[in-house]
Amino acid sequence: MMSSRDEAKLVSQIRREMRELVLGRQDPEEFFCRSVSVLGHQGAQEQLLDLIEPLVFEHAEVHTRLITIFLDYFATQAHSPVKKIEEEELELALALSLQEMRGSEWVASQPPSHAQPHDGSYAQQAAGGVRVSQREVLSHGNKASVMCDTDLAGDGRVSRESTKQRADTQSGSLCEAGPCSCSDEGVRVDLNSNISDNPKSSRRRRQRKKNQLAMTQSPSSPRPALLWFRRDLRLIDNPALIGSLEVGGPVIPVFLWSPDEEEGPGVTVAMGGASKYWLHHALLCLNQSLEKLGSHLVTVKVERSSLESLQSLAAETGASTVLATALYEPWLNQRDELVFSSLERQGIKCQLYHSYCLRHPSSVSTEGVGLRGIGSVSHFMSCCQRSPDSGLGTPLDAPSCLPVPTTWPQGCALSQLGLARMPHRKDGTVVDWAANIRSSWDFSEDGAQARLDAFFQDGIYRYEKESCRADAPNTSSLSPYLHYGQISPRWLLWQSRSARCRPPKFQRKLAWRDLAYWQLSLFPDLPWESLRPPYKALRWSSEHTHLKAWQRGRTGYPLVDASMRQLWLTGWMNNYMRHVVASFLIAYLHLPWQEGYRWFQDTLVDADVAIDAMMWQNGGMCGLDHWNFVMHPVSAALTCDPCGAFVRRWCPELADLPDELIHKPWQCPTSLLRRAGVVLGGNYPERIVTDLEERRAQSLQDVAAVRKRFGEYVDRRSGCDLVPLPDRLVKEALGVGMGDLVHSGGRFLLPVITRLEFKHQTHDPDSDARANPYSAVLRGYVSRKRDETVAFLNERDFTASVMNESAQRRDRQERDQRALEGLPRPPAPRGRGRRTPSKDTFSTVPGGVLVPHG
Ligand SMILES: Cc1cc2nc3c(=O)[nH]c(=O)nc-3n(C[C@H](O)[C@H](O)[C@H](O)COP(=O)(O)OP(=O)(O)OC[C@H]3O[C@@H](n4cnc5c(N)ncnc54)[C@H](O)[C@@H]3O)c2cc1C
Repeated sequence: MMSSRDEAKLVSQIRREMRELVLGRQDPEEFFCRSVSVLGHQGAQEQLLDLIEPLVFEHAEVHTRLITIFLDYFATQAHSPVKKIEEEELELALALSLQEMRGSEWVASQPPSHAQPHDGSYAQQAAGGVRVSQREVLSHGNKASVMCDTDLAGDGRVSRESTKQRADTQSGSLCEAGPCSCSDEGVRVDLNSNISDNPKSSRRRRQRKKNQLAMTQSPSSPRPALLWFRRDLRLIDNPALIGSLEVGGPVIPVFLWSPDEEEGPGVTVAMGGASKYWLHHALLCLNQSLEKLGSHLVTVKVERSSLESLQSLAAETGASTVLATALYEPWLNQRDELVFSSLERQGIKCQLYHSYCLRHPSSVSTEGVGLRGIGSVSHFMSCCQRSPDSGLGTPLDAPSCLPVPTTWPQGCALSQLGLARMPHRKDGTVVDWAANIRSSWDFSEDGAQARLDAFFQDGIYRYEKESCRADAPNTSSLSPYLHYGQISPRWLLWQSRSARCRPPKFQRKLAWRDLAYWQLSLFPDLPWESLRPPYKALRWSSEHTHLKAWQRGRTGYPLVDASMRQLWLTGWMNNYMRHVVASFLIAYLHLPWQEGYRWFQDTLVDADVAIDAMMWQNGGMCGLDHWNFVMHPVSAALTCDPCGAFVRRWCPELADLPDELIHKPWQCPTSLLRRAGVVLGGNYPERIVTDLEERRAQSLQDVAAVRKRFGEYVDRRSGCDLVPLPDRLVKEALGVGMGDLVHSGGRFLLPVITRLEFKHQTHDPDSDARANPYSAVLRGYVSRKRDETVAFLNERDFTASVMNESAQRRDRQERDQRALEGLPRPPAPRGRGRRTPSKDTFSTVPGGVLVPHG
């Protein structure tokens, strides 16, 4: 019997040989022969696979070659490990067949998987979590899946033991402490630890060896597929993921980080700090989910281009297919076209799936609907209804496992992508700016589902009427998950359709999301260039201190400050509050909308170029559908934070002010301020601007001035702004090829929705802006359901608006009475009190009228 010392000597001799092999001074056959002669026949059978294991990561090809030689050589030997493994597999297959027969009752008793029609395909069954028959798996010629798809527990789930073993097996050192022990380094594979001779890991190594043998690719076995994750970081309802299973070979999930490509050609700030931080954690969570399927995520920092990275990944792994979910930012679209066409030319099959939006932006056409009201969500929904259905389909379940490759590409540590960077202070300590973001969110796919469940149990019942509330979680807060594809819009739509309460407003929000991507596909400059040409020349303030105060939540207006602080600390803000702070920046501080857009992109965890740009353009008065309202920073509080709870949370220095004054501390008597511990200009800022009315009037006049100066962009008939139309819309509108006209320099301008007060001001430039009967300043939604406090506040502070309301009610009653009696309508009221004229000469937007423009 050989002493352990002698054994160690032999092993180190093999390692020396291995070095020669790696340096290319020996070929695999030679190395194998030497190994057999050094270790002996039996020794080589027992130990060689373990010894060559470190090659698997850095020298994958050599490793594969050695395994093939090993198999060829030993497969013919009686009692060989290969034979043993085959026997074990056979046993397993029999056991499964038995279990399947017994379990057929179980399968039948399960509710039918809503995910897929049963067409017998492996991938779909795996996706549906339905037990996969041994025959089907074997018929795909992929032994790996035998190991993978074993539902040992017989309850539709993969047993914990087998999952753990698989995770351990495929993740190298990463999972020495178990599959879910991922740290930030989680997605990296550590080569060195595989060389460890720790006897405790021998069981794991044996398992690994078994799997490797089972998965070794014979020349006829399918080659791996690269599953390129981008913004579809989920397992549930992920068509690309299911598509990768249908390829039939091993699947290698990869994520490529290429900030330059994300950024595109203009100032998009596509990935700000908070959003990148979210991405970091979303990737971490995705990796953990993949580990539970026995796989893991390979992260790659792109050096030159995604194309090159994919090419080298394909070369390294032998992958013959690349699959991904389509992205719709025009620059990413172009990048993908280039990547996929180049890969296809090299013989790599590429499959692109649609699941990021409900509607593919290019599938939505204005044909049959026209251009009237373009930019509004109702116009968009009409287009969607008319356009040929892109086939939403049913959501797909998550697969229960993923076939893994023999060798994994190296990739890099997630932390090396630099997505969650924290600056250091001079003393070396870390500035953990994301601590609050971390404690506010669960970044995982499960976290998204938990939010959705919570919303369906509670907030959804108040969504239709109270989604504006800042002090209550009445909305879903799913935006960051939707952005990174941790929940699919289709899944969300299906779930909301089957919920007990189904507010149409919520489903419409998903149409808003699609609308944003449609607009961005039509106007790629959306994130930086005003769509309405005259507004590019608007006079904006360059008051940097105002911008800083707005960003930091120190404007002196509690509602604005609370919202901006919530944004900074948690990376999120309710939709209504986004309107409030955007109105404040634009209408009262006169700062350019691009500043707001960029700050949002940097601080929102759901920062989304398409949505953010569309909303800021609309708020900045230059989008296709500019807001017909301006939020007043104090009045808006009546609707969204009537008792001041929201302000108290984010501006704790104001917490002791009474409800009726918390939104306007400057009106507090000094004694009250003192009692509440508030020092204006001390622990809470003075207002940075006080003359809100004048500033609004000035903003209106500035708009009138540019509309006058660039009169060619104002439709004389309707007073609407005119927007140059992109070629695609011109073609759709006229229904013919317009190539000649467009190329000869002719342009087409379309009248778009225009705020009534702008039309009035342009119509009557000398009038007092404050007397404009179409004043867009919103004094809170006073007709909404209000509690006692709001009613009380309204009476005290908004007597005028309440009086106006009563007058309107009286008018309505009188009108109804006259209608009943068959009398003509009463004359429309005149003067300042009239906020919503019954008939206005400006409100018609001539539809589909194209104005040729030389
Ligand atoms: C100035 C401004 C900037 C904005 N920037 C972004 C942004 O960068 N990213 C972003 O996701 N949303 C943005 N929005 C839209 C909206 O405020 C957020 O989507 C919403 O607040 C997210 O909260 P929620 O998930 O609870 O929404 P819910 O009300 O529960 O809506 C469900 C989903 O519908 C979509 N949605 C809701 N409102 C809109 C909308 N107006 N336009 C397009 N999609 C919508 C979102 O994906 C949202 O998650 C912005 C709004 C404004 C006014």
